[in-house]
Amino acid sequence: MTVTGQIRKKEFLSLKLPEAFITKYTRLLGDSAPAFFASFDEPVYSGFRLNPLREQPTDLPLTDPVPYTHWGYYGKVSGRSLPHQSGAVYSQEPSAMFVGEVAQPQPGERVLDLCASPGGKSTHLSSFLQNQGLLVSNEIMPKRAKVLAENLERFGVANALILNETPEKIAKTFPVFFDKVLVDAPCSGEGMFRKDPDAMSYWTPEYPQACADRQHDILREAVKVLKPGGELIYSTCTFAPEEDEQMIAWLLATYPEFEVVPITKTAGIVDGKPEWADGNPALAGTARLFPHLMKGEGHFVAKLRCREAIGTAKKFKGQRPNLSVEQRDLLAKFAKTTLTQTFDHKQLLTFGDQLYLMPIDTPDLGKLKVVRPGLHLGTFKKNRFEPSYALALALPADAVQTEIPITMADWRQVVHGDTITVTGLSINKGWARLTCEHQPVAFGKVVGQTIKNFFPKGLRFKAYEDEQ
Ligand SMILES: C[S@@+](CC[C@H](N)C(=O)[O-])C[C@H]1O[C@@H](n2cnc3c(N)ncnc32)[C@H](O)[C@@H]1O
Repeated sequence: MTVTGQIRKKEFLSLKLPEAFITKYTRLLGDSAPAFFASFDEPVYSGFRLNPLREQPTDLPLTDPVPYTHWGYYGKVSGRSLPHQSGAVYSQEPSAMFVGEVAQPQPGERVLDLCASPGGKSTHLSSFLQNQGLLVSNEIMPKRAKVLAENLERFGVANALILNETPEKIAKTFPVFFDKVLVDAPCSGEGMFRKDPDAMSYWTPEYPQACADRQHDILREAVKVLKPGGELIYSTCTFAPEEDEQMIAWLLATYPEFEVVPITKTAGIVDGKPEWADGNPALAGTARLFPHLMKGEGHFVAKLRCREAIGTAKKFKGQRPNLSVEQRDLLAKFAKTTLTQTFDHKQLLTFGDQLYLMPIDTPDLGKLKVVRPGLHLGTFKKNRFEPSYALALALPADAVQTEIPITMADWRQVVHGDTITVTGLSINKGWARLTCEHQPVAFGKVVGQTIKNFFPKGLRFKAYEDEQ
């Protein structure tokens, strides 16, 4: 784990930048161009965010907070460590944390993250929502949508509807519906060249405009889902004006219903550049994160308010619950022996033998491609209910009757998929949540002194002692 979060590179990246890129930004940046290019040879900053719904891990380097964030720190946490596995932290590039901070939804709001995988922004939005309201987290690529679901589950997000849809379908399903919409757009990724030099191999002088064309298409749909007074947050990780200020200039010219909400800037974050678009002074209210001016990679963020709806709202039709009487009984039996709470039947939905807790305000799911219709509670097996890993990570501390604290050595065995033996248990049969250093790990089934391992097969890994 590095305390500063700086990862030193061995190569001089500035020497590898495409010539047309150097020419373009020399022209655009003028006097500050040398400092901008020099920053490509500086170390990359890494960071992580604490999960406010979890107890704070004791052994993390919390010495260097990311100044504009609620929960962000510079530093690197291993993907095979307890804080990562238990969802006590989410690793995220420090500049990317600014996007969620600008969006800052209120608990209870309806929020859409339209381009969401792998879930950095969605987990951040969920921290603000405190599991209240609805987070629709959408990803168009099926494989990436699966990763998104895994990351949201690990973070204990209990109010997300996870979809694998096109922006067009989202707009048709949710007209005039959301309080906040985040479009963290697929972009030319120039701001990530330093972190991921391979991204340079895709870059051509025409690439930003090709990305901008796709961003226009996405935004044409995104504007339709906002309620009057709702906010659109648009972000990229590129320096390209075509995808940044020019995109917002186009949006303002095309949709007079929208206005820029100026973003407050600190810690080296600077105003957007109206002169890189049509000169509209409102564009200074957008934000640019340049690596030569702050501790993070390149980003652009804009916030726009929707004064008037584009299109008309549909009459809201909620998704109907569908639990059978037999399934209700099995769930009630499980809850009585294992939990200190029950679930509202109006929110329960089964997909085959899988049970989910739908967030409040879940609309009729119709023909949508649904990855998770809410929090996965578990699986109905013959005459019993088996709780899920997602439930183990989402339930608050006092919601489970029996918690079994395990040692770090036991934790390494559990995440590896091994059975563990524990003495002095308070129960000798049934479900218990395993915890390690006060963090949730998984459900286990106690049989005498043995705990049968239910850590999901596809997520098992080998953890090493020095990675904690
Ligand atoms: C910048 S990434 C999102 C990162 C994510 N918000 C996070 O913080 O972890 C952009 C995402 O947009 C998706 N995407 C690509 N083409 C798209 C399209 N035409 N419409 C919507 N999303 C698209 C990509 O698959 C990618 O996951």
